[in-house]
Amino acid sequence: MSHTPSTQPMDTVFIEGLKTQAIIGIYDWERENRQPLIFDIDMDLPIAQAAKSDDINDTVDYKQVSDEVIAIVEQSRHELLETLCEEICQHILKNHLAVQMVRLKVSKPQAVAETDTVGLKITRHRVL
Ligand SMILES: Nc1nc2c(c(=O)[nH]1)N=C([C@H](O)[C@@H](O)CO)CN2
Repeated sequence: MSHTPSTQPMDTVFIEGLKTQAIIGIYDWERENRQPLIFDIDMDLPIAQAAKSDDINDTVDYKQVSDEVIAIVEQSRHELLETLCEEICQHILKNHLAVQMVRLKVSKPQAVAETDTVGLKITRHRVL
């Protein structure tokens, strides 16, 4: 018997250029001074229900997620971007149940003087 899975098209709510300040890094100067981090975040979810209802509760609120990310980053004191990015992705998936996948990019523009910026990109899926 063939079974057709019910798939909804996946859409993306995004946050681009979210500017924060954090204590982050492995060097002494980074443990003593906050430095800028800039986040781009894609959150994949179907938006069909929200498009019908016109209700913010049927989608993910990019303003709410932006505020939550700023709060996490500003209270964090990790050494690695890896640790901070994992924490943020897990927070989004745990607290915003409509989100099926998060793609997160963080830029750390003051980390390596010879570059425009360096950073990390990670992708995390909801585990069923
Ligand atoms: N993969 C990573 N490499 C590096 C990190 C990091 O968080 N992840 N951090 C540093 C230093 O803190 C750097 O940003 C200071 O220049 C080096 N490499």
